[in-house]
Amino acid sequence: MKIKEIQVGQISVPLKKSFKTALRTVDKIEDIVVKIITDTGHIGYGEAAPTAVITGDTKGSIKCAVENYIAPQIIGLEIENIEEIMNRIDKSLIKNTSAKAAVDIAIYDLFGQFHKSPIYKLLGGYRKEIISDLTISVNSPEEMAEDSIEAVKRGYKTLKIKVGLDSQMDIKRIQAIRDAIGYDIDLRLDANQGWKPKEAVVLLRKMEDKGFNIELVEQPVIANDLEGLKYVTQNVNIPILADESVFSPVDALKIIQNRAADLINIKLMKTGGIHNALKICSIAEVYGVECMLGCMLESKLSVSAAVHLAASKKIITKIDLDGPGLCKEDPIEGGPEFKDYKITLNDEPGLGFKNIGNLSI
Ligand SMILES: C[C@H](N)C(=O)N[C@@H](CCC(=O)O)C(=O)O
Ligand SMILES: [Mg+2]
Repeated sequence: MKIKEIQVGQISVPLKKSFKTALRTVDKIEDIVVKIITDTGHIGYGEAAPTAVITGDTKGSIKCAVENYIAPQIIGLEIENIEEIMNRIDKSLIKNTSAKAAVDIAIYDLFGQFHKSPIYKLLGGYRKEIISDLTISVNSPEEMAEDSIEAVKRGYKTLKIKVGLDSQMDIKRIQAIRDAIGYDIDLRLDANQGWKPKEAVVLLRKMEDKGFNIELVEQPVIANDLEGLKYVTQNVNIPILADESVFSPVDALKIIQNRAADLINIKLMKTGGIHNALKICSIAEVYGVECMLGCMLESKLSVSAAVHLAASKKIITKIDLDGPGLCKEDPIEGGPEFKDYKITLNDEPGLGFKNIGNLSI
């Protein structure tokens, strides 16, 4: 099974409501889709999210990276030699992790089809069902409380609350949410780099004193400030999870060895796909550091690849794969079944897609 052709297209999926973080506001998913066709007529699909404020990747840069840098390096290679393909993807250009992720995902889809096996079983096959949280966008405390009630009605047991725009309001936001939904639901916070280190410590200690019972806090400070991240980690009891500070396996190793965070958020769009995410899992296993498997604003296409990885590894204990749960519609036929919080894998080979609707190439 040889790589014959690589096509680049686009998918557009409307969201249920605007997605708002400390970094950006988005109304719909507009991602790049990679379609790889083999000489045997098999097709593999991948997706890249242009999250410029986090990865630096835009639709234009992703398309250019895939067409002009990655594709020429891998056309003609055998799918079964996945090691050579992934080496060439990594060496084709630096950074551009979302473009690399889209190609990596499509290659894994084909690798599974080649071996007639779902990907999660090839990677370890640890579980068949995973439970995701749902993200609540940063808005007024009243609106966030209403959105949280709605999410609980949909069955979510864990909510990921976006904060980081204004620390005084953040206390009010969490108070309003706890008043609205009580204490049976787990709350994790994501500040998306919005606080200063000292501000984060003061705020999180207040939240501890108020008994808000926060499961973890994601990326409290700016991505490059590892000293600041470590300061927060060492001065609060709530576990701190590194997100934007960790792209590569080298980043993960540095954070873990410096004890700059308690947990690592792995996202395919930051690692450049499954092959590098696996290296982070191995590093984390060595040090006993649990990981979250997260996503950017992505459709079910690339989130399905993350689902396969999350299902395969024991060290992944926290799931933030809510891209499809935030969407108004799902144009992807086949693949894992997303029923709000519950995601169930099946035994279809590769990623198991039947059709990608709404795809323009
Ligand atoms: C969608 C997911 N729950 C999430 O919050 N992901 C990112 C932000 C994604 C984006 O801006 O597209 C995160 O910071 O964890
Ligand atoms: Mg985050």
